[in-house]
Amino acid sequence: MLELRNLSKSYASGRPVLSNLSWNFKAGEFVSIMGDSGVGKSTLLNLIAGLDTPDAAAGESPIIVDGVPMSGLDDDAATKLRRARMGFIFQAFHVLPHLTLLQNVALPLLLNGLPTERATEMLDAVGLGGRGGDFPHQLSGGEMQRVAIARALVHRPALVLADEPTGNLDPDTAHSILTLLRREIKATGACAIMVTHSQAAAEMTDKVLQLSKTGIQETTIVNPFKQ
Ligand SMILES: Nc1ncnc2c1ncn2[C@@H]1O[C@H](COP(=O)(O)OP(=O)(O)OP(=O)(O)O)[C@@H](O)[C@H]1O
Repeated sequence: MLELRNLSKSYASGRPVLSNLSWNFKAGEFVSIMGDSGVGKSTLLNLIAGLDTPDAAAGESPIIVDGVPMSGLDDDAATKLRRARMGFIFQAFHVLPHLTLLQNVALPLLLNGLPTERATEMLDAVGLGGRGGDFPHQLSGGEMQRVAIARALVHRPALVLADEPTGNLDPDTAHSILTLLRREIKATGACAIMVTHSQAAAEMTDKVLQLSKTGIQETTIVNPFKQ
């Protein structure tokens, strides 16, 4: 579904952040990415999301979505593909304060020229049925994340990207948010990639990838509290 091939990123001022990363992400998988602070997890998600550009690569595109090499697309085509095929749960894509909850969730449908009925269904699915007319400032942090999840999934994207979606939530709320995210991903067959520092969050995914200076590899979580 998403292929990374020798993906590299260095910033003009400094050392390389990511070097020659390769990985295949499959449809229907819920994957977490863990790793030390500063190792490049958010950079990786930003590159996949198109918020940042990878280092120029000779030959093949370093990011391939649904078989489409992203570097072969012009800006318009790349924007259309992201809008239709991806959903984001990022700080940078906060719930918009001047729109109601229903309008927020309907936004990806409007942008893709799709009927907006599913926005109401998604609000129901995340436990906020009947609150579509409320505005974001009337919500708790956990409820806000529910809206963000509903908006990220409403247009049935093939790829969901989440950067620390439970970072500022208490453990019970975090667990219920991830249960919801998992259920919705499995219902739609999307692939979801979540960056997290939380072991408890990572335990709710199908696969845990460790990003380090030497690259990316699958890892098993050892939970000392479960022994
Ligand atoms: N726009 C930028 N310009 C220069 N350096 C940057 C930029 N963005 C990130 N970096 C550097 O790239 C490295 C990776 O940052 P990134 O935010 O991806 O790490 P991370 O693994 O997500 O860290 P954390 O777990 O602390 O959020 C860091 O050393 C950071 O300082």
